[in-house]
Amino acid sequence: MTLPSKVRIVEVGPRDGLQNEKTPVSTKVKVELIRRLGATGLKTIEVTAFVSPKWVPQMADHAEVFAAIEKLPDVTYPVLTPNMKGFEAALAAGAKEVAVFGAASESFSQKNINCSIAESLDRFRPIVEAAKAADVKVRGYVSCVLGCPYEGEVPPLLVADVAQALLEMGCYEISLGDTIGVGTPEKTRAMIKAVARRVPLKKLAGHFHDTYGMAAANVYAALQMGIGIFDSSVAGLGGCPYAAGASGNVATEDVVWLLTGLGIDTGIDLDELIDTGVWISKQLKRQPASRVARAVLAKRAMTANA
Ligand SMILES: CC(C)(COP(=O)([O-])OP(=O)([O-])OC[C@H]1O[C@@H](n2cnc3c(N)ncnc32)[C@H](O)[C@@H]1OP(=O)([O-])[O-])[C@@H](O)C(=O)NCCC(=O)NCCSC(=O)C[C@@](C)(O)CC(=O)[O-]
Repeated sequence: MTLPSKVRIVEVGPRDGLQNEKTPVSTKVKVELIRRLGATGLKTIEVTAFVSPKWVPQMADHAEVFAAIEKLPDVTYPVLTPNMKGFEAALAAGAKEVAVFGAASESFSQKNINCSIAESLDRFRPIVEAAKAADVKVRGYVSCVLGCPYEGEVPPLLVADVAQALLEMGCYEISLGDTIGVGTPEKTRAMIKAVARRVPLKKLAGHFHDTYGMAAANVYAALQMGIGIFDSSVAGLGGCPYAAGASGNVATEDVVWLLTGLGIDTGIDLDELIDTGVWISKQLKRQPASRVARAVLAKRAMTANA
């Protein structure tokens, strides 16, 4: 078993983490969250989604957020774009990287972006072409890679079909989303094995939600398969508005702890990250979902009281 020597973390807290919050989060808080995340050493921070405000009200301030964030020179700030309208708005805002998002389940595709899988791919192609012309990188997401909230089991071959289509149209990286967090390590391995026959492993990212507490185990299984890019969310924020019951992403703190334990340097300051998770959780009036954050906070409190 050879684990990748380098791992890139894609922080999705400001987008995936916040998109499902019922109470509006102010633009100011979003911008401050992104600034704090940048200070932890994270190099990729997905900051917002240029989606319809009727569909996802929490992301309605996408242009304001993108304009207001401090852009560190060595950090990439991708945004989601479901269609040309979103892409054009992202381009006008100055985005250098966008992400298109499809699914391996027809029902989820309909609920999430109001079209079939085939229609979504047809929608994404002109975005990728326009992005190429504008020197903008495009990432591709596939949702429901380990299960669908409406259809249940999703065959790995379907995941491979969509991932391959995204790669062939020009996405530089494909993120495999366990949208509802139902995956287990063996299922994760089987799915990655099927996809890796069509898409090079180095172009694949793992995106695991922690609904059933398996996200860190699935990250480890994916690492063992040779995947070296993982999406995660500070404090384990998140959930998809079109996947009832789906909880947050694997917490970035937990991924950093796992990788550090494996001797893989992430360049991320865990203490700063934990403080950022505590800060945003306070804004949302809750505790960080990260087990690592809770343990470190308890230890800090013990040391302070000793
Ligand atoms: C794709 C659409 C727009 C289709 O939605 P639609 O209703 O079919 O779109 P439409 O073209 O018919 O337009 C309807 C209205 O929306 C407007 N509109 C149209 N497009 C845009 C846009 N880009 N930005 C702003 N406004 C837009 C458009 O102008 C129009 O406004 P009206 O004339 O009624 O006033 C809609 O379904 C949508 O926005 N869906 C986004 C859903 C979403 O953001 N889901 C969460 C992200 S995916 C996810 O979380 C999974 C992931 C990536 O994390 C991985 C994983 O975990 O699996």
